[in-house]
Amino acid sequence: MKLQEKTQILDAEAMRRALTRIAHEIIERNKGIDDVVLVGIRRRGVPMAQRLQQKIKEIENKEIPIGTLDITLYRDDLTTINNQPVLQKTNIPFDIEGKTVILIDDVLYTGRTIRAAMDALMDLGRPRSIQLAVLIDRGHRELPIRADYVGKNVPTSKKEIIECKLQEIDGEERVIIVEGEA
Ligand SMILES: O=P(O)(O)OC[C@H]1O[C@H](OP(=O)(O)OP(=O)(O)O)[C@H](O)[C@@H]1O
Ligand SMILES: O=c1cc[nH]c(=O)[nH]1
Repeated sequence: MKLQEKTQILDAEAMRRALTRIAHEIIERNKGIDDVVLVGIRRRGVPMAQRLQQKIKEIENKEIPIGTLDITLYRDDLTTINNQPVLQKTNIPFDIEGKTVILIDDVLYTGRTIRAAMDALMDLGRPRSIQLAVLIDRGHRELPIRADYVGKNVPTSKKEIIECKLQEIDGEERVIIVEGEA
């Protein structure tokens, strides 16, 4: 399938502002950050978690722990309901019992990755609550999952694909929407 660039949704500045806002929202909603931990979903949720950790540190002068979950979604086609999220690796070197865990990912689509992430967390302990932060919510949920913190809501067609480009992984910083061509 050939992919064609369509529209830029966020540039570097807009991404930076969205993450700054989310950092403030996390602090406000949790009345501080005591007992808050971040868990980034690989790959792009991990640099996002690191950036949020840094922003929260600048505001609250405290460093909150970061863990990572590696979940690979085997999809034949972005429209299929048979996508299989498989947990590959967990790196959460702290106890999540009684903590508020904030899951972080770049794109929220069907919700299957987040469901697998929540299953993995529950296997590790009993968090007090789980919240979800995403840079882009593109709709088309197939499970009753919603994000608590959203950089930008982007209505999409199922044929479209959101690509988040992050400096740490992609060497560039922007979010684009591309359309699959037959
Ligand atoms: O809500 P869902 O339907 O589960 O889709 C969202 C997931 O899809 C993307 O990962 P993808 O599997 O495309 O791999 P990537 O992280 O390498 O981009 C994205 O990073 C999310 O983790
Ligand atoms: O459009 C999409 C859907 C899922 N994951 C992405 O990264 N983009």
